Amino acid sequence: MRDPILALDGLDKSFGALHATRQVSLDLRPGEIHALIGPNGAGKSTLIAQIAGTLKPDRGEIYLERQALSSLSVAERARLGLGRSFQVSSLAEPLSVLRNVMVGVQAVQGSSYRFWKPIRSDADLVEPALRAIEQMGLGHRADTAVSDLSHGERRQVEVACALALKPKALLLDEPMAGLGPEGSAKLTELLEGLKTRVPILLIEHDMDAVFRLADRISVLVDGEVVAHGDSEAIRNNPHVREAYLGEEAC
Ligand SMILES: Nc1ncnc2c1ncn2[C@@H]1O[C@H](COP(=O)(O)OP(=O)(O)OP(=O)(O)O)[C@@H](O)[C@H]1O
Repeated sequence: MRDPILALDGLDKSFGALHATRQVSLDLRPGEIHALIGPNGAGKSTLIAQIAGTLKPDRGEIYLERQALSSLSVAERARLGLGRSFQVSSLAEPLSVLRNVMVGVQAVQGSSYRFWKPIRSDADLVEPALRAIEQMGLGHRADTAVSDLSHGERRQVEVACALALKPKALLLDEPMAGLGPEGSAKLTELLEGLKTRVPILLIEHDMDAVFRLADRISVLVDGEVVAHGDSEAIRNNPHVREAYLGEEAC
């Protein structure tokens, strides 16, 4: 088996008396989508925040290609190749899709991006941005203002912003949230095509998307991984059905 790109080793986090992450160890391997599911309040976002660097674990370590991350800032983790999709609110509405993604590339590359320069003038920014936009199925929308995009297309731009930084691993926190069936189906298809380029740790409540996309699923309940396996194993795990999927899945 190939070495993991991302590995969590015994992560633990409490907020006062609330034990939000309990000895969580899991990994993300090349070419896969590993989904993290669990009921509301299970600790999924808390875990993602520790990986991304906005929250410090009490114990445990996170490794990106064997490099320990816990002492590094969010920006340093991003520069090392930890990608994370941005929130919708971080997109600049009047600017084009291309320019939004270019600004994201510049922020991490650290070169000073000059807004008055004609668009498509800086190859270092344009090429990775355009490639990411095309990978997310928006090549025909590169010059369209974000304000003219559908909700689903904006979500695709957010993923393109993360992709343009050429991440080694991608963290996606509920990318399907708020999308209708059409937007979810489109994004599911795009993520399926993406995983061979970059492995994805996916937090998602849309179980159709999870079961279609995930090579492996870890189930988090009360901060603890209570089950782990492929879609088939998770669907049929009695503990999971009782604790999370409920009657509708039985
Ligand atoms: N900064 C914080 N301070 C105190 N408690 C927190 C903090 N962040 C999260 N919690 C608590 O930790 C627990 C896990 O929350 P978290 O948001 O990680 O769950 P989640 O699985 O992402 O839930 P959801 O699916 O609803 O987003 C919850 O009980 C939550 O109230």
